[in-house]
Amino acid sequence: MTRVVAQGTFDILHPGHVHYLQDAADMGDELHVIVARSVNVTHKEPPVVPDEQRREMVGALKPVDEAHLGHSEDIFIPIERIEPDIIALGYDQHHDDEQLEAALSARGIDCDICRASPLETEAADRVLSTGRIIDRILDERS
Ligand SMILES: Cc1cc2nc3c(=O)[nH]c(=O)nc-3n(C[C@H](O)[C@H](O)[C@H](O)COP(=O)(O)O)c2cc1C
Ligand SMILES: Nc1ncnc2c1ncn2[C@@H]1O[C@H](COP(=O)(O)OP(=O)(O)OP(=O)(O)O)[C@@H](O)[C@H]1O
Repeated sequence: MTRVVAQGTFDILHPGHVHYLQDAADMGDELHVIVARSVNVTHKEPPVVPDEQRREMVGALKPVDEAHLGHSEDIFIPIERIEPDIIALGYDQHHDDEQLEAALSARGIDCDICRASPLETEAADRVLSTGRIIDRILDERS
């Protein structure tokens, strides 16, 4: 039984999220997703959709076995509870793989770190980024 963890903000869902979660699920047998708390999303605009509602929507997706809300202060607490074999980072996530590996091993957590692949499109009618969906809403509805 290989347990995989994926994580992210998942504010307004789109097919890029589904692709990432399917990719992560294909790395093992059981996929757990940690949904970032709004207070911890400091590297970009904070999410529009509330924490629990984002968790509920991610948990309803087919590749996901369980969705957890992240911890607000210590991001390693949910990892210690879930005990994954693999952490699947998104293709564009800002985390440094080596730093993360060092922080995990300092906490006594032994797991592999893998990168998922991007879902890209040439089609103009596909919007594969929450930020771009919000930009389009602002452009077209204001
Ligand atoms: C291994 C790991 C565990 C994480 N656990 C949490 C957590 O418990 N709580 C939280 O708010 N954020 C947690 N995060 C951080 C958020 O998921 C982070 O903000 C995320 O990388 C945002 O990515 P995005 O910009 O791709 O949505 C974790 C990140 C990693 C890599
Ligand atoms: N087009 C995509 N292809 C593959 N993975 C994606 C894609 N878009 C998002 N993801 C992955 O989904 C996870 C959560 O991403 P996040 O919630 O930041 O969405 P986003 O659409 O990239 O948001 P934003 O546009 O605000 O940066 C991350 O691991 C990210 O790499």
